[in-house]
Amino acid sequence: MYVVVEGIDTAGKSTQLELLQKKHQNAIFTKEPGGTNIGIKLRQMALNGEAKSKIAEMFLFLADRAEHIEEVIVTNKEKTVISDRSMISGIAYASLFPLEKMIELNLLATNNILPTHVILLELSPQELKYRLSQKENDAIELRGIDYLINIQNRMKQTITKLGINHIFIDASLKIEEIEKQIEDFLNE
Ligand SMILES: Nc1ncnc2c1ncn2[C@@H]1O[C@H](COP(=O)(O)OP(=O)(O)OP(=O)(O)O)[C@@H](O)[C@H]1O
Ligand SMILES: Cc1cn([C@H]2C[C@H](O)[C@@H](COP(=O)(O)O)O2)c(=O)[nH]c1=O
Repeated sequence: MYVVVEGIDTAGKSTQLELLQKKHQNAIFTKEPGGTNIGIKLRQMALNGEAKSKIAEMFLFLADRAEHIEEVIVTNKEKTVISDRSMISGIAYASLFPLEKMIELNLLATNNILPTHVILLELSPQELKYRLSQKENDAIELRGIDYLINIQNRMKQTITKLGINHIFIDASLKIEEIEKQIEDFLNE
């Protein structure tokens, strides 16, 4: 089982992953970007805003993903792997590029491996605005509400287009209610 928890910045992924970690102690927990040794370096390069070229930035995320699939997902294919983000983020955040092109490039990076379960935590613009106001914003978060809501829409489009088994959960529900919906989905 290859489970991914998805959502735009502040959707509540880390909160739910912490709860999942307590309940699924035999699972492998991982993340993108930065789930491998090379990935840690690529994450830093991708997120520090140093790249002038958006194409270069997008390829850093793709390199991270290719290594992550090979080192973590393929190696543990008999186990339950639960990942903070995946190719869904990769396709959605690269919003300067057409969706179809990003799907093609990401399938190349993952060797056509798709998650078996996608959990998308979905934020309303109002809740996103509130959550961003409660923290110091990084370079991506500073792109603003409209940018991030567009990314969320691309995430939903991507999941539907790829026909992946998924659940969309209202991220403003109580933490315990989201936790229950996730558990029910994984036990289906
Ligand atoms: N269901 C919820 N209701 C209200 N607040 C929540 C809920 N889940 C998480 N939060 C709060 O929202 C903020 C962001 O949560 P969290 O760090 O889990 O999100 P994230 O998706 O991992 O964010 P990022 O991608 O930016 O790291 C935190 O302050 C957290 O306490
Ligand atoms: C996988 C991936 C991520 N991003 C963005 C999304 C976030 O703003 C950061 C990652 O930070 P987090 O602490 O892990 O949430 O990077 C992206 O732009 N492209 C991607 O492929």
